[in-house]
Amino acid sequence: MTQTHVPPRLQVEGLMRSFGGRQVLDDVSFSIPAGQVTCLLGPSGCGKSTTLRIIAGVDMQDRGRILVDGALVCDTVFRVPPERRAIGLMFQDFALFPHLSVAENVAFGLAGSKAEKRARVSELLDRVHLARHIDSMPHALSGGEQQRVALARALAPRPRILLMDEPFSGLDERLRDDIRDETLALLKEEGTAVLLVTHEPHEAMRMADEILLMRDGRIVQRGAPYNLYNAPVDRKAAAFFSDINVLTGRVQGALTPTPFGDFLTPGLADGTAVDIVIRPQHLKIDFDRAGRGPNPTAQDGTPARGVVERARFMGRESLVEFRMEFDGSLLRATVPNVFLPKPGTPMWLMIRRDRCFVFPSV
Ligand SMILES: Nc1ncnc2c1ncn2[C@@H]1O[C@H](COP(=O)(O)OP(=O)(O)OP(=O)(O)O)[C@@H](O)[C@H]1O
Repeated sequence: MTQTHVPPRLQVEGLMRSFGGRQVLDDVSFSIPAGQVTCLLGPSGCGKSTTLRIIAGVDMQDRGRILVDGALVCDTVFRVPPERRAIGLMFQDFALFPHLSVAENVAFGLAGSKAEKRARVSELLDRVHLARHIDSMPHALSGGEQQRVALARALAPRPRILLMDEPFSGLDERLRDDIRDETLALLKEEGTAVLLVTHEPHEAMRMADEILLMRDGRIVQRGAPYNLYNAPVDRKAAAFFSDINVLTGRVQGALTPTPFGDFLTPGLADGTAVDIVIRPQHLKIDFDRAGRGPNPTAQDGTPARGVVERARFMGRESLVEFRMEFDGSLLRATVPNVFLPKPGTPMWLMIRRDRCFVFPSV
């Protein structure tokens, strides 16, 4: 049986872009199959929007090329104009045409007969639950409703790829998760390939099939949200998704001794300085019993004692900060629900060996 090779819906190869001598994109490559939502995640200024603009065709790369369904869309000499790329765009300010009704906004980029256009507009407005607003003007809608009209407009011409730049950032925080979920359901029904730019890890984790983590113009890690969270490629990647605690040490014979016991650090030369990174929810807390703590275990190492500096209730969890006796440093632990020990209370901490990450210090 022969297998037919299906090219990715979007393929980006080796994009380079500099502004005024500063390298803003440095060899950016990735691909997205049809039906997949990929989030380009990274801090402000790392090059996310520049990548999106080049794919959309409103900026040009210095090197590299872009293919859609295997066909060249642009390299440094050939360039399909933006309006012929079958790429939809959606930005944070929604940019609805204020003088056009909801129906006219959604129909804006549509070809076909009047009846065909009307059918597609009704179908999409039904799916974003705005059928009753078909004749309303944009100013009469709430922010969330305008966002849904913008989504319907972007999807109406059935783009092969939808590019979304921080599409939820203009919305009320309490609305965002619902709108994200509704948006995701519609994107999946339409089966388009989506590239969504965001600087919010929570948004990327909620929306993405795959996350591309970007820093200083490079993609430093890619993978499913679970993998990025649980197997970060370096200390900065770990810190991007949550608060972290960092212990430092030096390798001695494939182990790194710390006040929490030895950590396995195979493959690193003796004397290498390492950072042992642990998320606050993976510290284990135990009570002090007349100056004694829990027994050491293979799973959690040796306990170390600290004193509660501050405890705060955060809603779903409590955040407790400990001043550690061994060096006076602060470690943060989160505990589900309400756990608010008084400042000054001595307690013992242990570190789950299966949940910490070890990186050479940089
Ligand atoms: N047309 C331009 N001329 C000069 N510099 C630019 C231009 N466009 C972008 N830059 C610079 O390139 C860098 C990357 O910008 P870009 O907008 O791609 O970042 P971003 O990751 O999308 O950030 P944000 O989340 O803040 O939008 C920034 O330092 C920006 O100032």
